[in-house]
Amino acid sequence: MATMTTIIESTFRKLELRTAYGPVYRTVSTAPPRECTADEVPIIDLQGIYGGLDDRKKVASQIKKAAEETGFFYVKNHGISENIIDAARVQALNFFKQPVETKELVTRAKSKYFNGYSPPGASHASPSESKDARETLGWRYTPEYDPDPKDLNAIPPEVQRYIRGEEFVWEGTAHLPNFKEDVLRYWRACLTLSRRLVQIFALALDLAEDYFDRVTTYPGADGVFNFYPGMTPEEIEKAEDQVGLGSHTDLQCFTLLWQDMNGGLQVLKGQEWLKVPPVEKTFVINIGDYLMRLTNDRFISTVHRVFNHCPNDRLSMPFFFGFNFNETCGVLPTCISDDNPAKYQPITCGDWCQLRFEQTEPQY
Ligand SMILES: O=C(O)CCC(=O)C(=O)O
Ligand SMILES: [Fe+2]
Repeated sequence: MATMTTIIESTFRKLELRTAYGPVYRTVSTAPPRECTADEVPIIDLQGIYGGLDDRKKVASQIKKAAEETGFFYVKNHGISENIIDAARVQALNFFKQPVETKELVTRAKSKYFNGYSPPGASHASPSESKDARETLGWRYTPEYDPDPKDLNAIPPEVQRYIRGEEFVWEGTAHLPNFKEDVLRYWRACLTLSRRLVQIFALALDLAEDYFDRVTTYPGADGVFNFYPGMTPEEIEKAEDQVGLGSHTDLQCFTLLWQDMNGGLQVLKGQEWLKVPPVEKTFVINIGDYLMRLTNDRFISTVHRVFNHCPNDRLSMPFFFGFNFNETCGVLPTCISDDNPAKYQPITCGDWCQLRFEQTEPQY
């Protein structure tokens, strides 16, 4: 009698990723993503960062482990109130549901520094995947709105040269009641949390807790709303490899990501895609390329992407945190040794981001 053998073959494909210094390639599985485990993407309780030094160190050691292993983790008890998040969420939806001409009032074409609105299909995160189906609104750091108040007449000229926020974003949305207030309240809360977290990251890297304070006075602090339109059953049928946002790594030190309850975020672990599903009352945090570089690759900036092949619209609200764009930073002293010399030259976070933005962002 003939025996039947089932051969389960994994197939792989080549993925092109953009980096500041040009494309890199990864071989990845084409198998459907599997669920992540609680070890791979742990939920870290941030309550301890508001406690004593021992508590802060405990959180730091959990963050260190997650940053070295997957580069992605959830945080709960993060201190950002549900009201603040929900008001921003509602305003984001108010913005995206406007007619396209109204959204174009803040078109990215008006921007010198990649602020504003870009429509579905305008960005193309990975050249080896489809264009991105998401539409997006972004705004960047402005000292005037910093929760840590600034004397606007005393901003050092070298800092001023690297300020990337632009007022047209708020002018062109002024017709939406409380839009600016609600959005900036969320952005400020994210910035305040990030400044606390960067101290915990310093502990995690065996540095003094205030080590990064000096380079986060006028930090990279990019707020973004991503809207992934839902699809009809016919569209889903034909969607194939249509990405919501193609495979990429984030640019700066770390990202706080709020995602709605739809799901769709995938993270690359080795050659395998993992689903990182929404968990109520959490943010996802992931490491960005600049911090990976500064840690001599100890902390990992992990490739991720989004699919939204479903009838529901999906919304996410990432906040990208980095160092003052004018500060030149090299590999951290605790991440080098005689056996492990610095692999990278110093660069400013601002120049680093600019190199990547020029390749990724839509050119009008
Ligand atoms: O929408 C998401 O869940 C992820 C967004 C993201 O990765 C990004 O904007 O860089
Ligand atoms: Fe991202």
